[in-house]
Amino acid sequence: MAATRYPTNDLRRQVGSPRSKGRENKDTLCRNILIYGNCRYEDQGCTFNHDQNKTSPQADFAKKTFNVDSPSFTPSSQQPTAAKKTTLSSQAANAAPFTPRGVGTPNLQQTTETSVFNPATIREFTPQNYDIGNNNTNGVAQENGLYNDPFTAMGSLATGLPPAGQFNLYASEHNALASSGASFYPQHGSFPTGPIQPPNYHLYQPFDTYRQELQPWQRATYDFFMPAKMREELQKRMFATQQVMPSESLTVSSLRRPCSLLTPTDSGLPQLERWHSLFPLDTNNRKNTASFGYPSWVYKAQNSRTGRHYALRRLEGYRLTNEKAILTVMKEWKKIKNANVVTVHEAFTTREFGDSSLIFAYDYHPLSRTLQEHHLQPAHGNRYRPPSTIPENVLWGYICQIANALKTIHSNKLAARCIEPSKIILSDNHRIRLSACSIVDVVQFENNTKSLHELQQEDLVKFGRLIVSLATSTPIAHLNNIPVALDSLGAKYSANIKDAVAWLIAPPNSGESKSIENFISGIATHMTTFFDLALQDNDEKQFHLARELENGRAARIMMKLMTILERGDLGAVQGWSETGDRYQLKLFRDYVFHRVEADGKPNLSLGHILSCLNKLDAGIDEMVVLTSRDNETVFVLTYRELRQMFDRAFNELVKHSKTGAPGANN
Ligand SMILES: Nc1ncnc2c1ncn2[C@@H]1O[C@H](COP(=O)(O)OP(=O)(O)OP(=O)(O)O)[C@@H](O)[C@H]1O
Repeated sequence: MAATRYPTNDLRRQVGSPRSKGRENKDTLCRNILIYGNCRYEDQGCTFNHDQNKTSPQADFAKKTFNVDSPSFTPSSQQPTAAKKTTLSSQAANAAPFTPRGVGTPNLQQTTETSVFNPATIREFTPQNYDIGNNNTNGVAQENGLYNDPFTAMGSLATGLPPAGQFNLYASEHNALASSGASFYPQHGSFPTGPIQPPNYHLYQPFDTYRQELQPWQRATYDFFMPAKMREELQKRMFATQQVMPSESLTVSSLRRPCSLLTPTDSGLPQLERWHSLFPLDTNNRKNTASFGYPSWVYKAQNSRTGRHYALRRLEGYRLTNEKAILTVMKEWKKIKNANVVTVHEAFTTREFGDSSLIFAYDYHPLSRTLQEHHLQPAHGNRYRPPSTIPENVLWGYICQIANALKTIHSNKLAARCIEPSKIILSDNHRIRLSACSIVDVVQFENNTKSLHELQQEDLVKFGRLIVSLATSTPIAHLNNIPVALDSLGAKYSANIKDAVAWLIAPPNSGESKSIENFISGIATHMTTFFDLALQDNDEKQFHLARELENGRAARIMMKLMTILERGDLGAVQGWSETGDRYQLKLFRDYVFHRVEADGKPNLSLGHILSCLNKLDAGIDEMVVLTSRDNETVFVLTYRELRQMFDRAFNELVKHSKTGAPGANN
């Protein structure tokens, strides 16, 4: 075993701040400066040199072999103790001469001019041929090829990436980097507190650093996770997706809408041929035929083949006379992929509801509401309180989104035909989608007398009327006098909105052709503003996604660790998890999760937990000191060794398991 065992007293002599060994260290550059960029013991008696300009690290360190007395070898959490003679661990005695990485090489010791940013000097990153399968990552062997961890496989890129001369973020050999990519990085002096670049990508690398230096009461747990509001939103949507009828709730899911919210009509929904778990989404029982000429109902349902959730819109009492209607219309509409149009997947007829119904399957957008429900119903259900006015920027957002939807629809030689507040759904952040496209095309397949051009012109007028309806908080059916309504817009909104809407509604001048492209050119400024906001929103989500990626990685390694620890017997080995390599893993668990302060109080630093787990995941060469609970046994070993133990133990479990490696069968 690679670990070294020695009496606890010897360990204590090595911890705490560095001690003077009775000789002058002032000329020797402190290793903490080299490695971390700063030394936390500088003001606490560290006798090494903290001024990089004072010495040549290259000359100084090249002479030395790895020495346990060097400051970086000192675990920071322990207290200094009186000087005693040091005993080297067996590993340290055999250690190769220490050559500082990335520093002290001629290239990094360059003058300030070379570190000035100059795009001309930046060489392009060109990935070379690398073979994921042929390398071990950081010495972490995949024994017997039993469990091939994708993260580990990624890590093997490190050894296969290009040699000097290319900028290589993942290179494990930083000397090569220093010579090839030095001009990327300013001298250390300009990073007084930062780490030596480039960072080891295996470690936890959030976009922002953790605020580990803060006091416990100043630390925010949410610094490590997505914002609470976003999490809550996503969770609510997941709950909504999982909602089932009370009769199914016992067998299908434990997540459901409170029974008090279910109306008497909720019960008795059929199972369709390829759809199950139907759940009604309509918020009222009104049979409204205004939109399609038939009453329509919307259900959330799960597809038996894919397991995905869809929104099924049912036209009650529709009798299909021409099969071609569905085939022809669906073929065209399935091509429409637009962020502001709900994608339609298929249409079919059924008699399962006790009548002949026509069903359209759309993408399901959990917890969306129609613009009618959101903007045109009396506030808080109070019929005497009018709905609140939509702010101008929100209204422009709607205009830009509908214009975007119509642009795609019209350029695919189709017309939306159903642009009304009750058929546009709204999800978070004022995101809207046309939710009932293709239905009118099927229903009026045989008796449509209008040309495509006419239908597209009608789309523009309906678009204009929709905006007037939203801006004046008047349902479309009550918009009897459009010029008066348009005039009233001036009181609440800028002239731009009024002009845009008037253009949509007015008939085209003779000889002029009105198109959605013309309209988009007219509102280009607002389109760019909207585009910018969308990009910003995207950036923010990317930021949170990256953080969750790291959290997912930590969760993964923790799950594997938990399958090993406290397991008891395995095969013929009694107390398996307490013996052999597993014992060190158990002590590692204590070191990560059960840390205590000097006074015995629990230390709950999430930063410590995450960084330890990621170091284990990466299997890096950093040393870690593990002490048994009775302080009788101490192991000094690297994360790389720990990772090997971890893999050995996990692979042993996999060998004994019936199901094989996790993920292999689900
Ligand atoms: N694709 C979808 N994903 C999720 N929810 C949807 C989807 N399409 C519609 N809904 C929701 O279904 C509910 C009913 O929609 P519907 O279009 O029937 O509105 P409505 O106000 O009942 O209209 P009508 O009076 O014409 O029936 C609405 O709350 C709407 O948000």
